[in-house]
Amino acid sequence: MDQMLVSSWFNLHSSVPSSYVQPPESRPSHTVVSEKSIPVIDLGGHNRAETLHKVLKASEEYGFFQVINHGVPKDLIEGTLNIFKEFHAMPAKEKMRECSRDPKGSCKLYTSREINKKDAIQFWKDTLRHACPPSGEYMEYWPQKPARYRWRTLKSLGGNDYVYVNIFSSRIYDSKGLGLTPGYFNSVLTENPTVQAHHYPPCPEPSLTLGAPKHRDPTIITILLQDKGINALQVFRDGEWIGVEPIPNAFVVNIWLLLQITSNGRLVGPEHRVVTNSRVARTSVAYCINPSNKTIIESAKTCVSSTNPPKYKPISYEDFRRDILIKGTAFVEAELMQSH
Ligand SMILES: O=C(O)CCC(=O)C(=O)O
Ligand SMILES: [Fe+2]
Repeated sequence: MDQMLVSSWFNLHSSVPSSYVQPPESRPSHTVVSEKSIPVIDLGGHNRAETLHKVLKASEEYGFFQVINHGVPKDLIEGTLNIFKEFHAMPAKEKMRECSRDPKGSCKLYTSREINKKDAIQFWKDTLRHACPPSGEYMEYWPQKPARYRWRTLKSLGGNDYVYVNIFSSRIYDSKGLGLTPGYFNSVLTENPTVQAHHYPPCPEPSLTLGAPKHRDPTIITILLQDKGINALQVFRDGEWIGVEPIPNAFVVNIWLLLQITSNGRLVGPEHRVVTNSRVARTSVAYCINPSNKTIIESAKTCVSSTNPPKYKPISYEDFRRDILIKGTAFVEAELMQSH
């Protein structure tokens, strides 16, 4: 880790270091947050066709929505958030030791962004990121502390309780709405999920800084758990910022480029960002559903036709991820959309 975690020094300052100050147009103080909200979908209803329709409509119109009554037990959700809070509360040295078992870096602890360009403006955030495929591969590289970290994380991500992929990817997007073949998402497309546990310490000057930049997620779907009672996540839609109000035990679902390509541009995820606050630390846990490295990302056959030809160039997930880290998402999106 070439930079100090924000959590190691945030309480030593009464103002933010200049490298964390955003240019005026990107500052939270520059924006009014709209009164609007993103859709909230109740997955507990009995009319499955109606629920699927709502999900698809929200995906088309917003690309961002919350789900409630999703069937994931409250204890599991609270336990998951708590274990990541405990992790980020450990001393920096211990956290780094717990994340350095894999020389290939399948488990990482970083601050600001995964790759920080020299002289780039910094973000008020530390992140623990590791692979968590259903196969259990890479688990030996996960942190072993706090106690029961692996057990707890596995319980919410693995085995029969592999709730996130089961509930969202297949049940929501499978077959019907997008006309995909049954089981489309239970394949290589969802084999390579990662978890990102973000920690945003309190910030002395929230109006000048951001916890996460305006971005889109380079995933198929991101499923996010956020801390109760802290408004921080904002979605950019029609030129205004909309706050994603934390609903206890809800999941925030957000689609992006990979699903945009799969659906041949029908579903488009919006940009979003995270603002900080001066009162309390915030934790959020993002489950990023990704394909295996060799998977070729292209529009699904059922989403293209002679009048609606593929809009994107095919690319392997491995190349896609590398390009995203080096060139940035907007550039890669533009490149894939070039006429071909
Ligand atoms: O912390 C949050 O609420 C959002 C994090 C995020 O946007 C991401 O992990 O891509
Ligand atoms: Fe995101």
